[in-house]
This record gives sequence, C-alpha cells and structure tokens, in this order.
Amino acid sequence: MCMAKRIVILYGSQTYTSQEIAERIWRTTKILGLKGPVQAMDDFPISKLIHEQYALFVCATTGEGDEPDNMKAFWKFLLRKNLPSNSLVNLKFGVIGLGDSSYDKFNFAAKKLHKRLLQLGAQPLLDTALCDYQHDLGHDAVLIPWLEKFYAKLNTAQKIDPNIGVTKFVPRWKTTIIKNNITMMSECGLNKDMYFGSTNTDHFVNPIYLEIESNSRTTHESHFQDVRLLSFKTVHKEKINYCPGDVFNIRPRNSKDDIEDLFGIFETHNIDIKPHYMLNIEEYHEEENIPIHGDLRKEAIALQQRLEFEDKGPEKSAVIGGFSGGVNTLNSQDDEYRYAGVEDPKIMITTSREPSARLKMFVKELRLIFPNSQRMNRGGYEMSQLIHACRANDVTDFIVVHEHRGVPDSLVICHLPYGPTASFTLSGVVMRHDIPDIGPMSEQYPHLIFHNFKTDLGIRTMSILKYLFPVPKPDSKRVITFANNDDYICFRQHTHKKAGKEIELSEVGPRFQMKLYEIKLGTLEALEAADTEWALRPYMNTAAKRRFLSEEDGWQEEE
Ligand SMILES: Cc1cc2nc3c(=O)[nH]c(=O)nc-3n(C[C@H](O)[C@H](O)[C@H](O)COP(=O)(O)O)c2cc1C
Repeated sequence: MCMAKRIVILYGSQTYTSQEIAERIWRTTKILGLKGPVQAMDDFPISKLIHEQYALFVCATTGEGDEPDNMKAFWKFLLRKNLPSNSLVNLKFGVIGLGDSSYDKFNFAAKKLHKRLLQLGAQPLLDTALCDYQHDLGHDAVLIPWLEKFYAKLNTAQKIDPNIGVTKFVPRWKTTIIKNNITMMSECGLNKDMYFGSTNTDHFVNPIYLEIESNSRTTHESHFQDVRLLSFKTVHKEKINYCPGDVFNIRPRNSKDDIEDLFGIFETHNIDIKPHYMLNIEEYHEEENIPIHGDLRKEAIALQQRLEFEDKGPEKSAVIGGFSGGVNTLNSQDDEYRYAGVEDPKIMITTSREPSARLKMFVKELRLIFPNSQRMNRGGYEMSQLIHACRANDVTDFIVVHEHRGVPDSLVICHLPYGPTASFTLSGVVMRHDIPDIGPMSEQYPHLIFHNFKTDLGIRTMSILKYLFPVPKPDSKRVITFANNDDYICFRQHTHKKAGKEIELSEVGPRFQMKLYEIKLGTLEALEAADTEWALRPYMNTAAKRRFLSEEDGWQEEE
C-alpha cells in the first residue's frame, strides 16, 4: 500500500517564537514533498493524532515551567489517565523545546511532552532538542544540527524526494480580496480600527484608545540600554478599571499618514488595493483523509470510537445514570485535580452582585476557612472578566456565594482553569459573627474529616471539597468536618487541645449545611455551554427515596 508522505507540525507558543520556527520547518517539509498541517496544538483535532505516523512538536516553556496557553487543552487531553498506553503506537515523533536555561525549569514543557508521548507508545525519532535562548547563537545552536538529523531520519523513513516539492509549493494561507461596495462598507463601519470591530471584541476585554502622554528615557545616555517610561492618557475620558494581576496589552496603531502613504504607493504602482477592500485569510487545507495501513485500521477505528465515546462521557453518563441524573462520574474526573497536593490551592471568593452586609460577613468567614484564599469585591464585573483575571493569576478555585434576602443560600465552586463547577444549596447557616465571644480562628492548615461519601458521586464531591485545602502539618490542631447525612453535608470546624489526659474539642464555627445540586464540566462564565456531569432532579424521585452521595444514612437522627 502506498502511504502518504506526511508529517504534522504542532506548536505550543506563548510569544510566537515556536510558532515561527514551526512554520519555517513546515515550509521546508513542503519543499521536501511532505503533506500535513502546521497548527497550534490546541487547534489540531487531537483524536486524529492516533492516525498520524509522523509528528513534530515545537514547544516553548512559559511561566515557571508551564506549557503555553495554546497547547493547554491538548496537554490536558494527553494527560487523561484513561488513555491506553498503546494509543500512539503508530506515531514517530520529534520534540523541539524552546527554553531559557536561566529559568529553573529549563524546557520543562517540552521534556514533559516527550515523556508523555513515550508513555502513550509513540516512538521518538531523536532525543528532545533542548534549545536555549541563553546560548550565544540563540535557539539555532541546537536547532540547526538537530533539524539536519531529523530530516535525515524522515528521509530514511519516508523516502523523501527533494525535487518533488520544489514546483508544488503549498501556501500556508489562502487569501482572497473581497472588493466590497464602498458605501456599504462605510455604513458597517468596517474601516474602523480592527481591534474595535464588533467581531474582534472577544479577544480584548475592554479595548480602550490611549494616547502617549510622555515618553522619557530612564537610563543614562551613555548606558547601552535605552529603557523608557511611557505614560498614557485616555482619549475619551473613560475610567479604566483594573485590579492587581491584570495584564495590560498594548497594540500600537499605524498613523493615518502612514496608512495614506501606503495606499498612495499601491496607487502609483497600479496595485488594485483600496482601503475599503477586505482580505479574507483562511488556512490552506490539504486533503484530509490519511490512508491507514490495513494492519492498523481496525485498532485505529476502535480507539477512535473509544475516544469519541469518552468525549461524550458526561452526556452518556446522564443517560446511563437514568433518573439519578448520571452516576457514571468516575471516568469524567480526568485530571482536573492532577496537581492537587503538589501545588497548594489558591482560592478567590466573591459574592453575587450588590451583596448584603451579612453576605459580606459570611464571605469574610469563608476566607478564614480556606487557607490561601482572598476575597474579591464583586463590583460591576462580568463573570467572564473575573474568571479571566483568576486564570491569569493561577487561581485554582473560584467560589461565589449567593443569598436570598440576606441569608446565604448557595455556594458555587468553580475549579480553574477548565472546571468542574459544583453548585450547592446552603442552609442552616450560623456565622461566627452571631456567636458572642467566640475567639480568634486558627490559621493552621486544617485536617479534614469526610464522613459517608461512598458512591462515585460522593467520592467526586469529596475531591472537589478536599482539594480546596492544602496539605496540613501533622501537628495541626484545626479540624474541619464534612459529614454527609442523607445527602446533606454538614460543615463543622473545631480546634483541639490536650487537657491533662483528655482531648478537649471546641467548635469554632461557622456552621452550615450544603446540598449538591449540580456538577458541570466547564467554568462559570460558560456554564450554559458546558456538559452536565450530574444534576439533582428531585421532581423525578421515585417512591423509594434515593441517596446520591452514599447509600447509607450517615447517622441516626435523634427523635
Ligand atoms: C514569562 C516567561 C517565562 C518563561 N519561563 C520559562 C521556563 O520556566 N523555562 C524555560 O526553559 N524557559 C522559559 N521561558 C523562555 C521561553 O521558553 C523562551 O523565550 C521561548 O523562546 C519562548 O517561545 P515562544 O515565543 O514560542 O513562547 C520563559 C519566558 C518568559 C517570557
């Protein structure tokens, strides 16, 4: 069987260097006659990776050993515990890491990716290229010799004919000029700054026009570095709201004069490009169907079906679970909590809009319950702005408390960056504030007691709650209890001390009960679109009462 000569080139890039290198390599592979796309890892339909035979990954490291944003979903998928260890047996691959050895976690993302691909059965054509920005020759010092070896390996494996591609260059982008009617265009306002066009606002939370007010050099003239202090002013007197951790992204604009000059040059050279024309840019797609070797086809189809099934897991679990609203929750946990216990949680707590004084008080008390948590005034922020800010600040859980006439009545825990989001109703809230002379609350990390979380859903709920707390020191005197009785989770907090031979336990509050009513697989700003992992459907209760968190009662109620 004649196999297509093909390689997919996928990048994870935060500031475009890896993307540029990936596109450069992709051009060379075209000239060598190889087909296949170049894409950000997150843009590649990952379930198709099992059909691929050759892949090259160009992967930067950002943050402190973190993977770039445009490979996060891809990476999360690869980390799924339920992927069989032979998922990628057909794949031969290379990983190019772009990093900087002045960071502790040098090329961490590339190293982790290489290791995970090996675990999934893929075979490396070469060791990872660990390119170092600190080298005198930059990344090229490692990249150039590594690529020579890589092309040689590809040549041996795929019998590349170097002449084949020379005349058959496949462009990266397909561009078409749309010569729109000038009056229609100006009516639509499409000639305005592109960043303010209605279709682009998603990418820019609150774009604002600014002008440079001052631009002064902060280093001495004789110093080789020219470091500038720029200050900006708003043009339309808007108020700019920002909070710690916000990222300020500057998009310089071309001046009107420069734009007019450019169109003047087009006109002088009889190039038919007018300011009101639009350029439509599409990715150039080659043929999509990759022939699979006969021996592998059966296995590939089975794997594909399995992946498709798992992608629809929550939907199907709802069906399988019948009226309970889905009980097949264990598989859908993936590894949202894979760093739990390794990295401490970082929690942001806020309220619904215009909170009452009592709700604010309750949030203060919650802040003391969760170590490493902060309160945030809800203000007029949209949920998407809040979640965006939390993600940018590595918040692991975002908690929102709602109220009904001053009584806290629900608590939503949204795990970041991707979910799940669990919603609980609250009842029987007794605040510390309501108990006179209650004394200060310990700030030690608490030990946790979970009582009677026995079903899959119970264990899932326990994880959601458990990973809000960092690992305590063994000698911590603070204990928090989540005790499930008949699907009501009682929250209690105690400290203990030795009094002679006895242990003295004091409750320190607050007290409340929680009842789970929904787990969604997304985050709060996009809940509508998220799959429902589990939902309480009380109206479908049967005569025999069902319990969801445990088959057992929890404890005997006093008469
Ligand atoms: C904010 C920031 C954090 C970085 N963290 C790391 C790191 O932890 N480890 C590392 O090897 N390189 C690190 N780097 C260096 C980048 O990986 C390197 O500059 C790379 O070329 C960036 O590629 P990209 O432009 O495709 O994102 C960091 C760079 C920046 C700007």
